[in-house]
Amino acid sequence: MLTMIRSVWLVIAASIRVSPWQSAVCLLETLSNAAGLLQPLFIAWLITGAIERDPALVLRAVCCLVGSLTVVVVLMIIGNNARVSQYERVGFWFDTEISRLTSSIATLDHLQSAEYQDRAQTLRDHQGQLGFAFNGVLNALRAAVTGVGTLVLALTADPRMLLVVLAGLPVVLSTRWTTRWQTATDDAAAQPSRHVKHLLGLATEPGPGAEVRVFGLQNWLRDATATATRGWLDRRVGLARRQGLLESAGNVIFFVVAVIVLGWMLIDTIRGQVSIADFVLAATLITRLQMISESLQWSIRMLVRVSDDGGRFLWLRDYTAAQAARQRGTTTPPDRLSTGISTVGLGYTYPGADSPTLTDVDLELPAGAVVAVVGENGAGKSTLIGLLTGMLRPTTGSVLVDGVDLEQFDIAQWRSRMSGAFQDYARLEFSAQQSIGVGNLDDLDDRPAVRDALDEAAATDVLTALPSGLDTQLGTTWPDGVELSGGQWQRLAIARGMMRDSPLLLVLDEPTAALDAGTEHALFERYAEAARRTGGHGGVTLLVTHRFSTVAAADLVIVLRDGSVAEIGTHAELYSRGSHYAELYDLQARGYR
Ligand SMILES: Nc1ncnc2c1ncn2[C@@H]1O[C@H](COP(=O)(O)OP(=O)(O)OP(=O)(O)O)[C@@H](O)[C@H]1O
Repeated sequence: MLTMIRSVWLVIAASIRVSPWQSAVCLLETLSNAAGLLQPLFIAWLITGAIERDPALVLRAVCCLVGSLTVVVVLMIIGNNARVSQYERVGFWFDTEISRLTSSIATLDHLQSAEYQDRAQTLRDHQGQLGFAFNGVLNALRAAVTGVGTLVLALTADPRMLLVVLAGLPVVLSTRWTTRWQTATDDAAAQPSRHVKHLLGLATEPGPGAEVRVFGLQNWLRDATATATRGWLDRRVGLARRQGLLESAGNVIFFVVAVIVLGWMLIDTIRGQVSIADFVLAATLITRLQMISESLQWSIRMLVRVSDDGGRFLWLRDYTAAQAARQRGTTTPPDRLSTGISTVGLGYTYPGADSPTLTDVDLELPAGAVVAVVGENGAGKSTLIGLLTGMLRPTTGSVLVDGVDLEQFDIAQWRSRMSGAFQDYARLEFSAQQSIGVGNLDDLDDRPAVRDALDEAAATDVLTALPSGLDTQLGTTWPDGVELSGGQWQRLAIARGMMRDSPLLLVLDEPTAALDAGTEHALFERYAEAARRTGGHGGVTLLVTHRFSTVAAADLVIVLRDGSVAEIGTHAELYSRGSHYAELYDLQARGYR
């Protein structure tokens, strides 16, 4: 109940924030219904006036009917138009808020959690309904006003009408259960629906297209999608059937009681114990009660929906606030590093995982050093990078920057003092200038800065191939957008990482994975240059790579194995030990010979 009240208030507050005036105009449509509430009474007056040949009563009835009809129509026209545009605006407000909240979480741990993903998926699936929720709240208000008004009118017409009202209650009250079943079905559908989206993506997106065709997976994917869809569709169909049965049973009860009461009143009218006007009023009100019962059912369904969807939004808001509260650091990172970055007993367990991915990692990354991190697939390299950049929060131990715990730094300021190119780089479909310039928003439109960054990333030739140079629109989602190869996109991402001048931490996480040998060679030379520049103010350059030719040039090599530091030292030291590192190095050197 509390969630429902919070959700309804959330929707109303959002509407008022979007436009107080329009929100007020929307209320007019609700008021129009109140204006129409007394129409059955005016009809009863009209009939009484006609029977009793009372022109004054007939005139009053006609004036009231015409007046109320005019008010209803005018308010409805104004209110309806306002409602349509208002719910679109409120919906847009929620869309932007959800994007803002989701991206405002400073770390990425939550994205590794299946529970978060399921909740976020349900919220995204129902995102559009939050705008419609404002409409739902107004409809519920209208149903409540009309319901109470009609109830009072019905009881004043004849006390037996109470029986009809009571007969309508079961179907109205059952709506609360059926909507709860609906919510449970929606929640249960979150994970299968994510799975179905993944399967549909495999079948329709260009990335996996070649594998799907080479391995002839089309039919297999279609069957898998059908099976996954059926899993939750069956639940939905079953739910609709149960809902239909309950509603039909409730409607039959209402109909039977209404017929009995009307028949009873008709007999009394024939006997002269009930006036014709009261009989007509009761008959009109029974039809209206039937309508109100339906709109109350709809409103309860809507309010539960508002409560569920609003509840999910409030959950995201609370979750974001809780995450923000955990980021209590206020310390400003130093302008330059004097000792470097270190880790003490660092460990990390992914949400929902049984065992830790990293354990007891103790490292000293000296200021100004170029540090290479190597290790086999799954050794924990990206996880370590996540912890050092503050994207993941350590489960145990800590990361220290010049001896100060990373947690104590203002996370936004720390982020502004680092840069890098990441394994999962973004394909930013902007102009080439912006796609690179966002690496340092202050220089977004600075052409020389972007050209320098391209040069440092050895990516100037990517620019030469673009028809309008830096002004070229990238990406096929645009009519004249130019599509790049995987390697070209990655080189733009590296250029983006070179936009900041003096990062304290420069991360290059497998930046050469999609690059050819010539580009790789050119790039390594630039890296050394960038590292010297970063090193000038004590910045640490962290390079994750599988290519040992780069590793040899690093000041320090960290070998990770099964989530722990297996070896650490310079290339020469590690190689002379003839251990795991030397084995891997020789293996790769032989491959290149
Ligand atoms: N979201 C996650 N949930 C649970 N386990 C995860 C998650 N992400 C990664 N892991 C596990 O953590 C381990 C280390 O992964 P990580 O990506 O850090 O390795 P890596 O050394 O960077 O590998 P690669 O060289 O293949 O990129 C892997 O065994 C992986 O299964």
